[in-house]
Amino acid sequence: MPVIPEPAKATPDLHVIGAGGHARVIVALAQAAGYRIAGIFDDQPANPALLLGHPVSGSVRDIPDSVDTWAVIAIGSNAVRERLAAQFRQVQWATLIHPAAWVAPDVVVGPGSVVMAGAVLQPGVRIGTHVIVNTLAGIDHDCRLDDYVHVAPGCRLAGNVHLETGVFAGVGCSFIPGVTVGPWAQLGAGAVITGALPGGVTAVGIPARPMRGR
Ligand SMILES: CC(=O)SCCNC(=O)CCNC(=O)[C@H](O)C(C)(C)COP(=O)(O)OP(=O)(O)OC[C@H]1O[C@@H](n2cnc3c(N)ncnc32)[C@H](O)[C@@H]1OP(=O)(O)O
Repeated sequence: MPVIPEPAKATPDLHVIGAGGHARVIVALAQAAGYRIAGIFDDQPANPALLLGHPVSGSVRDIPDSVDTWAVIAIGSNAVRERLAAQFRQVQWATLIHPAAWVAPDVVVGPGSVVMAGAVLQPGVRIGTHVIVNTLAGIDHDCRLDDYVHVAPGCRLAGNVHLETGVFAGVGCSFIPGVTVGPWAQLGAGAVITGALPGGVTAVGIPARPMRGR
């Protein structure tokens, strides 16, 4: 089994923060992983309709900040996940791994992080807190994804890639072995990352280059 924080009981009820499209994917993942949904919480739900049968139960402040509360932040924006995580001191952040993901036995996945269906995490991978490894992403041996990273569907990371805090990699990015991307950089869909990129840039293309003025 991968190294993930164990909930106090086998299937704790899960508070889901966020009510958008990403949240629907998280609800489906949580149910597949054996969680029951305690409620969906969003301060400004764009669509107050049911999420896979669950109503939006309230706003984020309605979630009890207690060691008995299990929750996940189901919002795609890395900066918003960071801001919301800082609002709680005691909540237990659930680590969700889809049963149809492959996670090697020694992989470490931090609290609040989610690994979607079809993702593959090979030996030596280290995943921080509140990270999203999205559908069909391939994270090869010894990669490090720091806190609040989002690797979008279909990204392919060769071995020893390091994505620092808050990096966003758009759909289908590819990384050659050993590259490092600095904190809060954004990588456009389909980019091929062949060398180090500094923090804060938005980079696109093959090979990926920072967009002018960004
Ligand atoms: C399950 C999920 O949905 S997870 C979410 C996954 N989301 C993604 O993968 C989104 C990835 N985002 C992108 O690729 C975006 O286009 C970004 C972040 C790179 C740039 O976004 P914006 O700042 O809005 O750029 P904008 O759309 O204005 O385009 C600016 C220019 O960059 C070009 N451009 C935009 N994205 C890319 C890209 N991925 N690769 C190459 N060129 C691009 C545009 O064609 C445009 O060129 P032009 O000035 O010659 O017309």
